[in-house]
Parts: sequence; structure tokens; C-alpha cells
Amino acid sequence: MRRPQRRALAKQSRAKDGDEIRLLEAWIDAGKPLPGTKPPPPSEESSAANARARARDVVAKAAAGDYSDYGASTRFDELPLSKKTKDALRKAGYKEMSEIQRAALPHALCGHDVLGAAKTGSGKTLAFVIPVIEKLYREKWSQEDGVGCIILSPTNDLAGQIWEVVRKVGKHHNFSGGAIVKRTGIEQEKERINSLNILVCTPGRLVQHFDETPNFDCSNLQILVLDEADQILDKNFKSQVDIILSQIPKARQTLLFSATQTKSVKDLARVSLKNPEYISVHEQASTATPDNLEQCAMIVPLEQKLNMLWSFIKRHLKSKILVFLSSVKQVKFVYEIFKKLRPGIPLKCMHGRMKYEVQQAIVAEFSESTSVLFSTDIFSRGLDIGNVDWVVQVDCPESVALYIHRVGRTARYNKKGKSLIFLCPEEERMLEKLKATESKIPINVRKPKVEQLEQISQNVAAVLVKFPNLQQLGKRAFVTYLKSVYLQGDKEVFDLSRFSAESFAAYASSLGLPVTPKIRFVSHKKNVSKKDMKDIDVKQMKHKAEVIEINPQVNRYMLADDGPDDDILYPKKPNTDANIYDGLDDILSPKVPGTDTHMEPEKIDE
Ligand SMILES: Nc1ncnc2c1ncn2[C@@H]1O[C@H](COP(=O)(O)OP(=O)(O)OP(=O)(O)O)[C@@H](O)[C@H]1O
Repeated sequence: MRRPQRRALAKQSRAKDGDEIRLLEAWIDAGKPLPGTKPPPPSEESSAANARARARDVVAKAAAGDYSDYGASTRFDELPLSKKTKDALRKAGYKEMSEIQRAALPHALCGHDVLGAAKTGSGKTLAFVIPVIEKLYREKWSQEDGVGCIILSPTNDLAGQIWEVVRKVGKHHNFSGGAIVKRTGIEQEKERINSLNILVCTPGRLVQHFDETPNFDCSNLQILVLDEADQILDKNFKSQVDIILSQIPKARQTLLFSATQTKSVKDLARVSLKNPEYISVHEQASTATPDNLEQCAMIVPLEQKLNMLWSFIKRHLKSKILVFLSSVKQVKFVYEIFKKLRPGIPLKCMHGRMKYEVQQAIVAEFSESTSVLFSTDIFSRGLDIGNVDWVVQVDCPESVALYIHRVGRTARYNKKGKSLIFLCPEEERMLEKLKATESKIPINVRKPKVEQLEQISQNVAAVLVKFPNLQQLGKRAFVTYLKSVYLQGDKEVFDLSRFSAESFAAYASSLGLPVTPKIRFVSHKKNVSKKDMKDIDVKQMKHKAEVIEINPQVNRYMLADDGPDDDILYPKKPNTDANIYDGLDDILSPKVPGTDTHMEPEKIDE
């Protein structure tokens, strides 16, 4: 007897939806902002009761055919959104819109393409998630309609986080979807992917489906979203993004968001935006980083970095600290050594070679506890962890943009935060870049307090004697650090030839290593160029490597010592942890009904 009742309720709900959709469409059309317009500054703060009454009034007027210009709204409940979305937003505690949401939502809701830029932690995710949900709702999208929206993110972790926001905002709707983030279950996923309405994934994983999943069909796609758009459109993702763009319809809405937006016309031409709205809410701001962020830099010689980091942690035992290092080996080594030395605060580490589930567990633990998390750049963009007190950059970021994303893991959405960057004297050019007027980064340079610096290299050396496997790891950390400097494109900042042989020896000693690992620079007889190097079988070359010298002047490629293949130097590619694009680790998590990452189909409005 329950079934007919459920069916009747579903029918009733659909009829109700139909009425609401008609109202929303009329409202969106009648009150839509003109192209190129920005919202007026919000009027004087009114009381919460007034705001609620104003919102009720706006909705009642719309129902009576008197449509407001929602482009001036300050609250979510004043926008032409479905009741299901408004209820979910209210329950999640979202009432007032942030600047980027005020500016972008009215345009995105009425179907414009949007290119949105706003500082880190300013609420860009809701600015694209809400229009996605609303568009599919107004199109009466159902499972049978297949993939209606693709949201591309540069990493699995960020895809998972975006999916959680989609789930939260869409919880009263009937769409299916998921973050495509786990390798296991690909076969199961292939069977289901065509019935998912919203896919959140990295470009690499999506391409894998275009290649491997028979009948994978995106011909009905309504919206494409690129989060961290500047990164998705850069050269590392180019071939994957080109494949995706060739497989999806041109008649679609496209939303691009990032804290450091691409301005390259060539990049934008690739995504074929139609009369896009360029929304850059903080363009006139005096800083490119959050206002509540206090930033400082210290010039620290390479061999003092570990001492400095240790001393910093010891002086901030009650803080939540996120530490960026340049490679997986660095992260593992510093984590293992500090764990043995016990600074008096819980330590964690995260990098792209970990299983997605492990990463998720670490992120969850880190969100909830006072601790130190050592991480590669897998964590630098988009991830939203509450209450990070400090971001410490032990190794120099590859660009000013990456610096902005890394420090943006703290001081999120009106919260306060602090950041510290260690720069070697050889990398001072980066300091000039950060301090340049156009970078708009208010950074103070502080002198390290020598009296507060604890020298730990002897303790580290003692740990290495006790745990020989750590000695091997230390050696790898040394090699990969040099390798990462060598691989960086910006040679004004990253130039191994500026470091002396003595500083390498001192650095090795600071890592507790009894001797400086031998780094082999292969000077190829034929003077191989970087371009030609791509065609060389690096493994084969390794066996007959002509080891010459540590001489950064020669036109050379560096081969690591006799370690495993991942220490061989070869041109930078996507899908390596150093580059944070975890394409190879992209794994799909199938959205099986009943699992908690599935938007339940056919759920009736509560
Ligand atoms: N209108 C709002 N009211 C209250 N909190 C909000 C609002 N919008 C977003 N937030 C919160 O602000 C935090 C940052 O939001 P979000 O992750 O979307 O920032 P972002 O701009 O995408 O940052 P990034 O550039 O680092 O990716 C999140 O915890 C989110 O829940």
C-alpha cells in the first residue's frame, strides 16, 4: 500500500516543481542583470528580522508577477532559487552572500558564461555549485538524461571536496552524481557513469572514461565548470582538456573560477566562451591575498632550513600548521625524522602517492586537531580546511600564483591566519617578485632570531644511525630537492649554479647524512637538448650513464645516483606528485545508491 502513496507524492511533488520552475524562469528572465553589470554596494546593514522579511517579500512579489532585480541581492534567499536549494543553503548556515557570490550568481543563474576571480577562501565553490544545481533542476534533469554537468578540478582531493559541497546544496534534489576519485571499481563505474548527472573529476580521469568506457556519452551536457581554471588551462593539462572539449557540446554554459585567473586570450579561446562575464571582485583591492592574512618571509640558508622548521614548530605547539615541501621524499623524510625527535605536537604527512582514502582520513584528522601536516603541493590549491593557523613554505613555490594558493589555505572566509616562507639567499629573486607592486602581496621580511634556533643536525644524524632505512630516505630527500630546483622553469629564481658545493655539503650534513650524496650530471656527448631528451630511453641511459661532474654550467641532464627510477631526471610531466596533478592516481568512486556519496535518486522534497 505504500507504493501508490509514494508515487502519488512524487507526482504531487513534480507538479509543484513544475509551478516553481515556471515562476523561477519568469523571474530569472524578467529581473536578470544586464551584461557587464556589477551588483551595487550592499545598503546599510539591516537587522536579521528585516532581512528575512525582505526575502519573503521578494519571493511573494515574484509569485504575484512583480519580479525584483535579483542582481542587487545580498542574501541567498533573495535570489530566484528553488525552495530545495534555499532550504539546503539555510540548513548549512549560508545566508549572506560573499562578494564573488553576489557578483557571479545573478549572471550564472541566467545562463551567462562566467570567468570569475576572487581571493582564496572567498566562497567561489558555491558561486558555481548553485547555478549547476539550479540549471539541472529547471531543466527537470533526471537520471535518464545522463551527464548534465562536469566540474573539472586539478586534484582528486579537491574534486572530493567540491562533491561534498554539491551534495550539501543538492541534498533535497533528485540528481545523481559523484566525485570520480578512486581507481578501484572502474568496471562498476563504467556501468554507471552514464546515469550520473553531475561528475566532479580531474581531466585525466575523464579522458580515461572517454577512452575506455563504451558509450560514455556527454552529448547532453548543459554546464562545464573549471575550478582552478588557470591551472586546468595550463600546458600540463592541455592535451587532456583538448580531448574533453572535443567530446562535449559547444552549446553549453561554461563557468571558470580561480583565485589567480588566466588572462590568456588563447587559453580562453579554447573553451569557446560566449560573451563571458569577466568578474574579478578583488581586482581593485590593494592585496591579492586575504585581508586577514599576516605574511612574512625569512632568508634562511639551505643548511639551516631543517633547524628553522624544527625551532618554529617547537615554538608553536598549540597551532595548526601546514608545511609545504617540494617533493614526496622531502615530506616523508622530514615527517619521519621529526616523528622520531618528538617535538610535542602530533605530526601528519600527505602526498600524492598515498591512497585517496588515506589522504581523506588525514585531511579529516587535520581539520579536527591541532597538529602539523607536512605536504607536497597536492594540498596547495582549493582545499578548505578550517582554522589552519600557519602556512609554512619551507621550499620556494614555483611561482607567485602558487605562493598565493599555498598561503590561501589559511585566513579563509573572514578567519585570521599567518604565513611564513623560508627563502634561500640564492632564491632572493622570489622575494623581489613577491614584493613587486603588481603582485600585491603585503609581506614582511624578518631576520631569523639566531638565539632561538635549535641545532638538530646531530640529533638527526643519531636517528639515521639508529634507523638505516631513514638514511636512504635522507639521501633521496637530498637528491629530489636538488632535482626539484633544477626542474623549475623560472631560472631567475631557481638556479642550481648559484649554490656552492659547500652549501650542498652543509645541506647534506643538516639532513644527518654522513657524506654528501653523489649527484650525477650527465653531460651528453652529443650535447642533447631538453627537447631531444624526451626521445631518449632514460632507463637505458641510466645503465651506461656517463657520470661527469657537478657542474651546472654544462648543457646537461642530471641523473640521480643508483636509486630507483623515480629519481631519474626527465622533463617535467603532469601526473607526478611534484606537479600535484594526480592524474595517474585518479580513481573513480562509483556512486552506488545507498552509499553516502550518492545523491539519492527520486528523493521527495522534505
Ligand atoms: N556565503 C557564505 N557564508 C558563509 N560561509 C561561506 C559562504 N561562502 C563560502 N563560505 C565558506 O567559506 C569557505 C571558503 O569557501 P571556498 O572553499 O568556496 O573558497 P574558494 O574561494 O573556492 O577558495 P580557494 O581559492 O582557496 O579555492 C568554505 O568553508 C565555505 O563553506
